[in-house]
Amino acid sequence: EEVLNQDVHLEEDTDWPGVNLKVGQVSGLALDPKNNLVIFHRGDHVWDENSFDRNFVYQQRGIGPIQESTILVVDPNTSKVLKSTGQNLFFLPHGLTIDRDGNYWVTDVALHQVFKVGAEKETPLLVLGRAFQPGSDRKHFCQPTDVAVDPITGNFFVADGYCNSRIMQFSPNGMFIMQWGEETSSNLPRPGQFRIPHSLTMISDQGQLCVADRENGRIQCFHAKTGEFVKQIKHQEFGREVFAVSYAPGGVLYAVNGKPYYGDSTPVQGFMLNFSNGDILDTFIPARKNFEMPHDIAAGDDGTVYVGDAHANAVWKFSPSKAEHRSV
Ligand SMILES: O=C(N[C@@H](O)C(=O)O)c1ccccc1
Repeated sequence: EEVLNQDVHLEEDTDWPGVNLKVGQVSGLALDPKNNLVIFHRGDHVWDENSFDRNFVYQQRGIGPIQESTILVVDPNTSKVLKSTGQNLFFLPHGLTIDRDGNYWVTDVALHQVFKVGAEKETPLLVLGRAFQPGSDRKHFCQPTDVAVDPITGNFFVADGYCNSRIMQFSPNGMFIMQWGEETSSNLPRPGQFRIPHSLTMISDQGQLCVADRENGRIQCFHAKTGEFVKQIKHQEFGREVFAVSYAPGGVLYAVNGKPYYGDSTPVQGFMLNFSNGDILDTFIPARKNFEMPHDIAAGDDGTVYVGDAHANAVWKFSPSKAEHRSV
């Protein structure tokens, strides 16, 4: 069991120019095997009240896919854009996950599809779901939000989604294996019930998968293989919504929350959580600009954490501060 560095404090790296990158709504962030930051954003498309009809069918199909690059590979220190791809493929980008082979796994809530895209190739290696067709069987998703890839088995999980309440498990080549989850039936959410499973993260050293159960304002963790509920993490400081989670080996689970209930003063902030007992180790907010809708979080092995915001259209970098400690 790793010894947790209990007095780590995260501060925005205000030398990082990436906070001024010209991007649209930032929906997904991930780190690639070379520790570059990869940003998945919506260019000139936005998700607003007019984007979908009441059957979750995307209404702006006519404007075509986003023409600019939606996937940017960014230098973690200089924030220079090293590579930009993903043109003319997506309508409303959402989740981004990078597996240990460097493949990008993305979801598009307008297409209701999940894509595996090789870092070097343009044409997707795998496409799941039926373009523009929401559904809840094994071949359809409804606004799928995120993917997580089990590094041991290569199986992958899909958080499905805004208009379904399930986690689906597939084999490496996209064959359906099993699913779990149901919609929340009362205002006392039970284990395995979801109200927008919004973000996934593998706790690979424990064989667990954790889910940001967004509108239930909690994190639920499950045995990845069986979907069996293990635990939930919930704090008053989370407020109403938990948008995203990210785990980096070392025992710390990172999360970002959402806007509080009207009139509630709970700040929008990032959290460092002790994964094993759920305690809040630290909270953090940007020094430059403000969190508006922090939408994804990506934690690196070196303690660096990135947060992408789908309303501020910004990406912040946070680093463990070298706050001098009394050495007793
Ligand atoms: O949640 C929403 N959006 C974000 O999650 C996102 O942009 O991914 C949303 C909800 C209602 C209307 C419009 C947008």
